[in-house]
Amino acid sequence: MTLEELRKQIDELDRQLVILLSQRAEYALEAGRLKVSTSLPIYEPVREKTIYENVRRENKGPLPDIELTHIFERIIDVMRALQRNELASQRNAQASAAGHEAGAQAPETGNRQ
Ligand SMILES: O=C(O)C(=O)C[C@]1(C(=O)O)C=C[C@@H](O)C=C1
Repeated sequence: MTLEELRKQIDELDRQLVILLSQRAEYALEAGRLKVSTSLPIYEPVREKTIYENVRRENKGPLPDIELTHIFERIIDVMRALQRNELASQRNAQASAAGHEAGAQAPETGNRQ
């Protein structure tokens, strides 16, 4: 393949990755809502460990396991931040509606619990 053809393939895969990551984020948001409504914690390290094991099992190269795991760690960090930002927004809206501004919190930026 020429460089131009290779870049077209990369662009197409990037497009698909954006679609897949957006779908993943929708499911993570839904999981976050479910966990809040059932009083479960947002951060679930055992589940995350299972995901990293799944990723390594599927890995056929050429990416080293450790690098692929780092990519997924970053993805899940972002998912958690998304879940917590939604939660914080909901709490702010509830606090405003109830007239309790003191209960308002700034959205988080991605730290673990
Ligand atoms: O599976 C969950 O419980 C989720 O909330 C989803 C998810 C993920 O993005 O895969 C996000 C945060 C948790 O720590 C574990 C996994």
